[in-house]
Amino acid sequence: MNEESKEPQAIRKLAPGRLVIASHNEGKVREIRALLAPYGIEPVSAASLDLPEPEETGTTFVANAELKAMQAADLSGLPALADDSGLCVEALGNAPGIFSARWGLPDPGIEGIEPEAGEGRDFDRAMRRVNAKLDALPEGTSRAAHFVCALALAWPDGHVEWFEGRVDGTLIWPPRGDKGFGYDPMFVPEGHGRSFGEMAPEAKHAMSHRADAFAQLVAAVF
Ligand SMILES: O=P(O)(O)OP(=O)(O)OP(=O)(O)OC[C@H]1O[C@@H](n2cnc3c(O)ncnc32)[C@H](O)[C@@H]1O
Ligand SMILES: [Mg+2]
Repeated sequence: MNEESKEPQAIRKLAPGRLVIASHNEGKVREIRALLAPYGIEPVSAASLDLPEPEETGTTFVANAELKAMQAADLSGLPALADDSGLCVEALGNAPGIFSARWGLPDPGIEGIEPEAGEGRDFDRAMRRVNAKLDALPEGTSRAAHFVCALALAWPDGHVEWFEGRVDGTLIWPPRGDKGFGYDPMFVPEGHGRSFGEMAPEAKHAMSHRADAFAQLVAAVF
């Protein structure tokens, strides 16, 4: 969290319809809308403004979130909120990490991941790949994992502030539940019995990496 984030101007600028969610992931956009609703903010999505999906060339979650938010703010002339997130599996050296979306592609172009036939991102495939990597390790290897969410809020004048949240848990197999998105069905947060895929949105929001980052954003900006 940076210091300039408390400028009163920031609060006034975040009016309904004056914030762009710089994401093309419907699951994320749905969650961010729900997290913003209590503050009377009704954002517009990048898709509704026909904004392009930038190439994520950063080497950290924060760098990628910043890059997505800055591009959207620049193109729309509005403040923009981006989310870069992912699943980090401790026994896999924190992979897939910033490449979490790419692990769902037929050919992610990542060493050690076999290309497959097919098209588009598929998180059944991504989850299967994560599980196969874990299964290839010695029996008893830890299935500990965490989700990270970096949020970047960029203003049209080029000022950016960022926040990072995390939730720890364990990976299960087979996946359970059809709620949420991405890797949710295989992630059981610490201290709970249900996977994120089995939880209602309010339950996930009470503990998720996105909610954690969001709480920091709210404390700084609202
Ligand atoms: O970049 P944008 O357009 O926002 O959409 P994206 O899906 O490409 O998003 P990322 O680049 O941040 O990739 C993050 C991936 O990590 C996964 N992920 C992130 N948050 C998640 C969550 O809360 N539950 C399950 N999976 C999540 C999900 O599969 C995402 O595709
Ligand atoms: Mg992305």
